[in-house]
Amino acid sequence: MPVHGDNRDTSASGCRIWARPWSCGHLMESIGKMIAAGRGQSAFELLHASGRLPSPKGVATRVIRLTKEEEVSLAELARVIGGDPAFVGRVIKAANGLISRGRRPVVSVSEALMVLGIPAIRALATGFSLLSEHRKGACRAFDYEGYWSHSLALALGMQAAVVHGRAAASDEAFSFGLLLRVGELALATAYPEDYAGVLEGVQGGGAALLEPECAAFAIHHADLGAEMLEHWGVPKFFTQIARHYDDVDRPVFDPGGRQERLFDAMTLARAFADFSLAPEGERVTCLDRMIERGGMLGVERDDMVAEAARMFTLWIEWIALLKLDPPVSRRFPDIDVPAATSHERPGAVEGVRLKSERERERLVVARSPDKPVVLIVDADGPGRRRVARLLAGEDCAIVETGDVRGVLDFALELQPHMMILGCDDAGEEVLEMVQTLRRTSIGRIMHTLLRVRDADDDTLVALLEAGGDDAVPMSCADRLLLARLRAGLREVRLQRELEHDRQELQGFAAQLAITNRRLHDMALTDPLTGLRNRRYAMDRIEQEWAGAERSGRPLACMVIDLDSLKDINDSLGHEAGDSALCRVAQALKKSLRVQDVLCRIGGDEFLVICPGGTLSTTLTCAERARQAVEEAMLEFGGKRVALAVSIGVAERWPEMADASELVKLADRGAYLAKQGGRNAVQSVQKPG
Ligand SMILES: Nc1nc2c(ncn2[C@@H]2O[C@H](COP(=O)(O)OP(=O)(O)OP(=O)(O)O)[C@@H](O)[C@H]2O)c(=O)[nH]1
Repeated sequence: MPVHGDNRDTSASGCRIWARPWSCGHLMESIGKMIAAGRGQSAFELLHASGRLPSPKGVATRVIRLTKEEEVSLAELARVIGGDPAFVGRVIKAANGLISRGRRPVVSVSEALMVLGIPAIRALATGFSLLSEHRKGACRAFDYEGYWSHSLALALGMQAAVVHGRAAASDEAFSFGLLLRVGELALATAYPEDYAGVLEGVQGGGAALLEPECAAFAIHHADLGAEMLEHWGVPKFFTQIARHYDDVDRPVFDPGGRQERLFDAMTLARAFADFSLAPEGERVTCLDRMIERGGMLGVERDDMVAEAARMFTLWIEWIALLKLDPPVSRRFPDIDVPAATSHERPGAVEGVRLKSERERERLVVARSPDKPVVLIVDADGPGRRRVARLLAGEDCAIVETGDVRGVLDFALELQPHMMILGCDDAGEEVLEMVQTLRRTSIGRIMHTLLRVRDADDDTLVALLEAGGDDAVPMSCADRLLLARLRAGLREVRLQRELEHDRQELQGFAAQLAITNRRLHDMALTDPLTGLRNRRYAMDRIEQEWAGAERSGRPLACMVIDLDSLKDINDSLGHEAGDSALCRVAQALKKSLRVQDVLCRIGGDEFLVICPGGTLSTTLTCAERARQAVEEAMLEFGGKRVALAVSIGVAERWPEMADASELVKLADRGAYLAKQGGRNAVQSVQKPG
């Protein structure tokens, strides 16, 4: 169903064209113009081909590939997901957010897969992989931490909001919400410098960015995000809505249709996300906006407030799980939060407890960076206090909970270094929980000590084999229990030191990888003009040659030689000569087609590879390039100097031996142009 109501102009490539009050990188400018002229590929296709867009990595790519196969088995999918312990924890958490209150929590990946379904898993894998890869980045004005915290709130908001309008399934809505703003991340990733310039020049972000983004990059974040989502297999139904994320007014949809309801759900989710990231003093106003948005979906005020409180708690849990730390208060506004009532409709997000203020405070204390965090879990209060008393003299932060059934969620959220779990027996549920915990990244390094009421040797062995680090009968004497707790803490400290070293090494490896990439890039780039260099040009023309041979598509090239550079050097100095080379590179870039590849292959020599170009089209392009240089003029030291180039053009013919023969032919054309008096285009071939 097409979305109506968008009265901005749309170019042939799908990009909306705006007035252009902005000036950014010249390459972007050139791309923008090409697209506006409807000559090239879309800006998304170009960016995608450049490899600069964020894309899922590692396990996520395998999950995405598998979920695209028709015959994928859940067991196979679970096995692949199990390879990434961090993802395991997140999948289980996402599934637990969806199951009904009173049901046994999801504790295994296979169960989580059944609850979430394949499309949601695919989008979750994409979202979490991007999060892992792009927690930080090179764009100085982009708030990566804030972006992900806001996106998580959007995910939770979407998950809850779609239930009211019955616009979509909650599981898909969560994953979609997580990726709703991916276009912004993409621009920050692909153009860190230029995008920082755009962000710093615009107040307020959001809709205010659309116009300058379009002018600078030929596409804005809303359209780019939607294209990326489509590329990752997110249904069009969602991606159409993503295009309207920043629209202040509701676009015209079919009245009462699903698309309209999904749009309203998105605006409610956005109001919640803005509320979550707002400074504490502005939260009440933001909450009013949520209530207003909820009203559009028929949600009563009290229900909306209760739902906001519940989602906010979930959000705090998620940001803790993902180790995000947005600089905002974790306090819900001091207003009466009604007891959860009618918002618990069938299918609504349920099964999550609201934590008391005290419990929240304890979490904050527990996250002190210096002390290991010990979680004591036992339904029996005196039993919990006994362990806490024994640990009182140890250097650790203690958190207690009596909620044994919710311990998995709680542990994933709190991420303690040590967990002491008291239980009546070592039944299947306890064993399964210990095993699941062990499969998560957090559980793998957590020291678990299990205290069991009626424990014989077989019970203790079963607990240790399930993955517990230590197991003792409840009747164990204080002296022995304390010795075991201390031994556990010693191991935890060692683990933390190792983890610290590992993180340092990882950081070092990441830095090395970045340096390597930069070096590789530098090896292929001409430092003066920023164009690709001779080495790149020769590799690239070989590739294009092979492609043309396979496909039968035409291929042409131009050799461009700057006229009289020596004279400029001699009369105005070498610096002026350098400026002349840069000016010519700029003018050429602007005049060439998007698919043409411009490289500097010698002192004053450029090569343009023209995939799909015939002799006659390339002669036309070359003439345009020649004129562009002629009009460019060099301004140096108060003087204006005319510039000119001699261009030779050649087309690949089947009888040619290889790419170097093509370049030689173009070179001979350039020589002819020089002989004829310079500032001309020539070819030794004749157009057919
Ligand atoms: N400023 C500057 N000059 C360069 C660079 N690379 C090569 N040159 C100079 O470019 C000049 C090229 O000289 P020629 O091959 O005679 O070419 P030309 O002066 O452009 O004359 P025609 O090509 O015949 O029009 C030489 O003087 C080189 O020193 C560079 O990176 N910067």
